[in-house]
Amino acid sequence: MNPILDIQHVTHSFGQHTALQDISFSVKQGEVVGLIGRSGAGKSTLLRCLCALERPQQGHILLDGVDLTTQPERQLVRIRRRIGLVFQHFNLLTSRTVAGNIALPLQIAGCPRKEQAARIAELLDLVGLKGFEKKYPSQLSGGQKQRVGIARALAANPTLLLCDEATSALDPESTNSILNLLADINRKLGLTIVLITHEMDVVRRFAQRILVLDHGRLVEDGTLLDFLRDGQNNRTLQTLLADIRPSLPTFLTGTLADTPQQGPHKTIIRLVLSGDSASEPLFSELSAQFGVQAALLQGGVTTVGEHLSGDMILSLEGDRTEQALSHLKMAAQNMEILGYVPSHS
Ligand SMILES: Nc1ncnc2c1ncn2[C@@H]1O[C@H](COP(=O)(O)OP(=O)(O)OP(=O)(O)O)[C@@H](O)[C@H]1O
Repeated sequence: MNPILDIQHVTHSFGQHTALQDISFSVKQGEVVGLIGRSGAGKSTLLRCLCALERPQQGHILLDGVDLTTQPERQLVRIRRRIGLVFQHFNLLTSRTVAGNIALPLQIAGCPRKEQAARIAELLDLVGLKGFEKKYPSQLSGGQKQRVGIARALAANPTLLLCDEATSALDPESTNSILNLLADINRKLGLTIVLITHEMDVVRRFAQRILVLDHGRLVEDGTLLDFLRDGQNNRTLQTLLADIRPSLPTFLTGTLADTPQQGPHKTIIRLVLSGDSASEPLFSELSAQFGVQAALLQGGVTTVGEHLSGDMILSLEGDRTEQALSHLKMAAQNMEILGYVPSHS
C-alpha cells in the first residue's frame, strides 16, 4: 500500500540557517506518529511544509500521492482542506458558538446548511461534547476547547490530522483525556495522525512510532521500546528519555559503587521488558529459580500503544545474583548494571 504521507529529501533554509536538512520518512494510512524535538529542532518548519504553508527549497512532500511542492497555490487551497490541524492554543473564534466554530470548515467547503447541523451533532458526539452546541469558547475549560478544536479539524473529513503541541497548554488530566480521544478517533475512523511535540511523555503514551528531529535532521525513527533498548549511547535519545525514565532513588545515589563491595551487598539494575516478559511474575521467578530477592525501587510496567512495556530499577540480593543477571539478560529487552550498594541500604 502506498504511504498516505511521503516526505522525500526535504531541505529548507532561512537565509544562511538550515532549518530542515534532507528529511525523509513516510507514514502509512492509519498510523499514529509522534514527531519530537527540542526547541529550534525544526518541528514548526516541518509542520508548515506538511500543510503546504511553506514550500521547501528542496525535496518532495506527497500527500496521498499528490506532490504538494509542485502544486499551484489554488490547488494547495483545496489540498489544505484535506489536512485537519489541531493547535496548541485551540484558535477558536470567541464570537462564535461551539457549533459555529465547527461549522467554519463546512461552510468553506460549501456544505449545505441542513447537512452542517447533522455533521456538527455527529462530531460533538464523537468528541464527547453533546449538548455544548450553543456555548461560547469562554464558557469552556481548556480540555473542552481542545475537543472543539479537534471536532473542527475533523469536520471536513481530512485525510491526515496534524496536531501541533495539542496538549502543551493543558493540565495533566486534560492532556490524558485529549490523548485518549485522539487514540479513540484513530481507532474508530482509521485516521492517520501526526502529533508534533517537545514532550516525550506525550509521545510515550500515544504514538505507535516516534520520529526524533534534532538540529533540522531526522535522527531517529522507531518505537519507544527500540529507544529504551538501543538508546544507551545516544545522547539525543538519552536527553529525551530522561524526562520519562525512572531515576535512581536519591537515598541510593550517595552509596552506589561501580564494583561490588566486600560483604553482603545488593546489585542495582535497570531493566527494560516488553510483551510477554513484562507480564511474567518476575520477582517470584527470581526467588524460586535463583533464591535471589528482587525489590522494585523505581518505575514499573505500563501499556505503550497496544503492548505492555516495563522500565524499572531493581535491587537484587542473593548468592546466585550472577546467574539471575544472566537469566534477565536473556529474558529482557535490555539489562544494565547501575552499581552496587551495601545490603543495609
Ligand atoms: N521565519 C523564519 N526566519 C528565520 N529563521 C527561522 C524562521 N522560522 C524558523 N526559523 C529558525 O529555524 C529553526 C527551526 O525553527 P522551528 O520553529 O521550526 O523549531 P521548533 O522545533 O518548532 O522550535 P519550538 O519548539 O521552539 O517552536 C530555528 O533555529 C529558528 O530560529
